[in-house]
Amino acid sequence: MVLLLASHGDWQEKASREVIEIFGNQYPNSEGLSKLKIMTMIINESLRLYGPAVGLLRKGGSEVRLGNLVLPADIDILIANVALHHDPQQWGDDVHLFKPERFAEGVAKATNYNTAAFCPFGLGPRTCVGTTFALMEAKIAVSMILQRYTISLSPAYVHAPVSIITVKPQHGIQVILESLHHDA
Ligand code: HEM
Repeated sequence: MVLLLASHGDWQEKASREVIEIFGNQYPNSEGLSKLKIMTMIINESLRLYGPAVGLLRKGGSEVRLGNLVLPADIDILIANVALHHDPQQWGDDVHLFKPERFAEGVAKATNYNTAAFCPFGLGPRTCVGTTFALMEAKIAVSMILQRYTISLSPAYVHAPVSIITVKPQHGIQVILESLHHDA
């Protein structure tokens, strides 16, 4: 998310404006966090493009017929949510672009009411138990950064996302923080 904010100044400005409108220079509070609309759109689009989990693991118990497909009993299944999140049929030809406006009217509208199309935290009874905590933590941390700094990408940054258990930047993300408060 920091990478995408650093490389999309227009969205960073929108997010900063929203954070400062809602919290001013006060610590983020729960009432304000639920009002962060732009931030939520940016988080969803970041999770779509670079969600930490690239796949969901399931074990087939008994034989299942799925359309023309017959899944035998006792198989391991990897559901590549990274592929679903980058499917042009679902998201359009601009699928690889960072466009938080996709989520302007919520996840249901963005996915055309196809729940499986966007599942960065998994699906069903084994979905991530940390979802609310992770989203809250991201909103608080990014709000506190945007209350104090503008973020730009360092020329040293090399784009090399890798999946080692989770998706991460192979060489880190080097950014430049500039204080919004000149006396700070
Ligand atoms: C952006 C952050 C996170 C992402 C993208 C994420 C993603 C996921 C995914 C994809 C699964 C598998 C779900 C499935 O198979 O349907 C999962 C499971 C799980 N996650 Fe997260 N997670 C995040 C943060 C957290 C945090 C902060 C915690 C703990 C505080 C957490 C705890 C768990 C646990 C315990 C499971 C296993 C649930 C089960 O099998 O019943 N996760 N997570």
